[in-house]
Amino acid sequence: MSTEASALGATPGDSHSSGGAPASEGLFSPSAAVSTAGTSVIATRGLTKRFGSLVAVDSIDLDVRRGDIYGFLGANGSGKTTTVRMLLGLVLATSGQIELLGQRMPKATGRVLPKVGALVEGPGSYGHLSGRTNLLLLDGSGPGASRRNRGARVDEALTHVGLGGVGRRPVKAYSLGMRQRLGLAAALLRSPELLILDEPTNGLDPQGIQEIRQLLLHLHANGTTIFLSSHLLAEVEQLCTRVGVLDRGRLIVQSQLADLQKPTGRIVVRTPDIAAARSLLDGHVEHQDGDRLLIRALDPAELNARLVQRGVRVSELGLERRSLEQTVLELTGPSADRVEPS
Ligand SMILES: Nc1ncnc2c1ncn2[C@@H]1O[C@H](COP(=O)(O)OP(=O)(O)OP(=O)(O)O)[C@@H](O)[C@H]1O
Repeated sequence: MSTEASALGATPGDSHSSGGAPASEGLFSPSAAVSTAGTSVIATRGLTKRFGSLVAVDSIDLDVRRGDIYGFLGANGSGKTTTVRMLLGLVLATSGQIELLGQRMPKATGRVLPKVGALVEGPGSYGHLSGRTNLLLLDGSGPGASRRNRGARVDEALTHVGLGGVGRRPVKAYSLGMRQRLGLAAALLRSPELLILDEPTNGLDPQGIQEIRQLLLHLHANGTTIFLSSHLLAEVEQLCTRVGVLDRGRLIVQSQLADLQKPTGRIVVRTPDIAAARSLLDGHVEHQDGDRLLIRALDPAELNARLVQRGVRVSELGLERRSLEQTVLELTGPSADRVEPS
């Protein structure tokens, strides 16, 4: 990270807050500030956006590192798109700081954005022109794009997203999924170091979602850092290495996905001999659901031995892990765009 970046005071660890306080509270202090030289790709500090009295994004501290596939999760109306738009300089922050690829934004927009591919809500295009012509025009309109290999890069990007054979068909005749793919192709045009994608699988069918997932994994394997917003927990769980969760404008979790999925310390046992198991494990059974018991305060090997010695049949025994969905649902409130009758 540059000197500018150090001024932002990158936080050393991840945060996981359930009390509604900003996720970074207590972590960011001069003594806690560390240099994350060379690793920070997106860093924000106290990033806030107000629309009148509405605080759409509330003092968030994002930390996205080189090599991440970062899933930016949140219910409808939680502030994901507004954050993405601020990162890209499409809307000005009310307060706070942003760094992209180690450079302060929006000051460095001209230097940074040529290295960033972006797809934000419904990509714009000329409907009467083909996808290829749209991409040729788009590439020609930005700085840093080489004219020499423009046609080849456009064809490659179209092939990458599964539109290689679409030919001269005008964009107005594209399905929603095809438009989404075209938007992704536009984001890929300049082999970006960083891809920022807002709901990239919106409008795609399950097969299309799977194809885009494979494409993103391929790009990641070739060195692209990916930041994607989504309200689809399963999508993020399958794809991402790191997760941030936004709830009504506040970043309530930011963590490696693997840390969120760590074992809880409890053991799940399934057995057809439920009554015998219960009496044998008296005092350790925390919960029963049919033939499934949740056991605490026992070592799994010892538990298994105890059951087997007494002839209790075990059909499953394993460490309990929380799914991302469980974690997120526990920590977040209802969608911010719900309107209840008064
Ligand atoms: N230009 C604007 N003027 C006023 N309010 C806005 C504006 N843009 C967004 N908002 C409000 O800010 C809040 C956050 O919206 P945003 O679109 O960022 O959420 P989101 O998480 O992307 O939601 P979704 O998943 O539905 O797209 C919402 O309450 C929205 O109504």
